Amino acid sequence: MTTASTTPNSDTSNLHEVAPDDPIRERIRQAAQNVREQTPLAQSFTNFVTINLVANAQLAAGGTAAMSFLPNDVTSLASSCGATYINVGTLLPFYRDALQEISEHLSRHGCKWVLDPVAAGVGVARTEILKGFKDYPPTVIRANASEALVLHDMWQLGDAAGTDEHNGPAGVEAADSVDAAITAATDLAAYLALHSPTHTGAVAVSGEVDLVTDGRLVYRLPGGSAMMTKITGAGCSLGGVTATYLAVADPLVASLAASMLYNVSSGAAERASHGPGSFQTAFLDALWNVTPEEIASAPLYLA
Ligand SMILES: Nc1ncnc2c1ncn2[C@@H]1O[C@H](COP(=O)(O)OP(=O)(O)O)[C@@H](O)[C@H]1O
Ligand SMILES: Cc1ncsc1CCOP(=O)(O)O
Ligand SMILES: [Mg+2]
Repeated sequence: MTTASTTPNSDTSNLHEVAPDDPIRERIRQAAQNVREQTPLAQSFTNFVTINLVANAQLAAGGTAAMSFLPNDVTSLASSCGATYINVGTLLPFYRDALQEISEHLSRHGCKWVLDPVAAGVGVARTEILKGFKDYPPTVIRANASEALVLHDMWQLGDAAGTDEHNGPAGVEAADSVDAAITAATDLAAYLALHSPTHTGAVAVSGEVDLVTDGRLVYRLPGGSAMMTKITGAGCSLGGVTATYLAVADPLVASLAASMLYNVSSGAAERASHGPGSFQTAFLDALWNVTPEEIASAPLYLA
């Protein structure tokens, strides 16, 4: 039993629990079942720290994986795979041109993709890459609260651009609460709904109580395990699994289903482990074993 720091019962008193028979829960269940039955491919251009966990989490969730840093690889697969995942956690000099080419291709060909803006705000190269995505934006942004706030500033989506109160950038970890990023997430999702390759969008902000929004509805997802902050790649792999779900579902349902899968699985892993090493192993096993029904019935609230 891992006791690093179990997640306290988060305050959901001012939220409205989504009923068991709410249609959104059936859409989430169906998406999880479709992933298990269809084994969709979500390709990834992602960082070399967590690339293995991203691929293994996608397979454990029921999908399949293909990782590449070569623009021609990614663009040639873009229309035939279910979705593409781009994560900027580690950068090399050629990435700026490569990601510009890839994001333009995805946009022009109506291809669904997920962005994890890891360490947003750190470094000139990462800032140029993330600013460049505003013109060719993703379908889903999966980030922690500080990354969402910094990206919101970068894309100048605020009323008074560049004035978000935040503590980022803070490397790859969050230095802000999810609550501080509600407006930023909603603005970003509304922007994606207008400008993404499919003119639909969602933003998932992870933390103690996750947030998922399509720019109109704001969902909150308590639960899971704080042990997820003690393994590297929890957020990165959530982005990859979100792309797996995006292959079979709309952005909002894909983001909800992946985050709920992670909360159910990490809770189970915490109960079955005794430290970060066994936690990561137990987490992958839980991703494999959790059922579509368990995912769809996970704690889900409307703000
Ligand atoms: N304090 C926490 N309690 C429960 N789950 C958490 C907590 N912090 C993060 N998580 C979960 O860990 C996963 C990764 O989130 P996070 O650590 O915020 O991403 P990142 O690694 O990109 O910073 C998500 O599924 C999120 O719900
Ligand atoms: C440690 C580190 N450094 C560059 S990318 C990376 C992994 C970040 O993974 P996550 O955002 O899932 O914690
Ligand atoms: Mg991250």
